[in-house]
Amino acid sequence: MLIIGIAGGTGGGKTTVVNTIVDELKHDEVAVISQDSYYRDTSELSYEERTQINFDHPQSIDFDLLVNHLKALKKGEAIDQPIYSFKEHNRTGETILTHPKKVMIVEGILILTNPKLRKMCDIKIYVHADSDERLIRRLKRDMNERGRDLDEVLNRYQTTLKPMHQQFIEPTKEFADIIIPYNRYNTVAVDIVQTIIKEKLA
Ligand SMILES: Nc1ncnc2c1ncn2[C@@H]1O[C@H](COP(=O)(O)OP(=O)(O)O)[C@@H](O)[C@H]1O
Ligand SMILES: Nc1ccn([C@@H]2O[C@H](COP(=O)(O)O)[C@@H](O)[C@H]2O)c(=O)n1
Repeated sequence: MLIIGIAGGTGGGKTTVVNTIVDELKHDEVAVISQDSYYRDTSELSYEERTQINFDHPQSIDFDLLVNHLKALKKGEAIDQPIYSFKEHNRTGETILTHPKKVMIVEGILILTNPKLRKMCDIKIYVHADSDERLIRRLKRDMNERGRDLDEVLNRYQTTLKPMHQQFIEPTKEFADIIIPYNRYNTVAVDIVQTIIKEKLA
């Protein structure tokens, strides 16, 4: 099994890069694990309390569960990947059965902050885009797809997103084997990653 970790700031283009890689591989060769699925279960909190959580801090993620799930997949076992709702700020309570595949992609803003997870990744990738570009993309996406308004996104950006990015996410660039500049769609870089994956699979 080849484990590929893909990190980078929110709105940087991680999901877009992952989708492009997945599209090129056979369905039975690849599966994706999203860090978002491993936001801690916070059902004990009210909705109002959940809106106050700092979702850009490494402690918001249940890395123990994520690492255990990856270990199980490596042993050939299927896992129940939790499903997360950005609208509810919580896990839905449902899971998706995820089978081990030749290529497992783990993607998320904080993936490279965790030493155990870093150790498990065969290839570590950081998708970089400038912060103004990321904020514009994030605004559009959160308002169109995640049920947020302008004030919510900008407030979260100033209070947690930007400081956490500077403190925890940006520094993980140094752990990356490959840094993909993604201010524009970078097909050349993604092609190179696809070639590396195909060579490893051959
Ligand atoms: N290079 C790009 N140029 C313009 N828009 C992009 C680019 N990459 C991604 N997007 C758009 O920006 C938004 C966030 O991208 P996404 O891949 O979800 O980022 P991430 O997973 O890193 O948060 C999406 O709506 C996506 O379509
Ligand atoms: N309930 C939540 C949980 C997380 N977020 C934000 O999602 C971002 C990570 O997802 P990407 O797809 O953008 O990588 C992260 O920056 C959190 O602030 C949220 O808004 N609500």
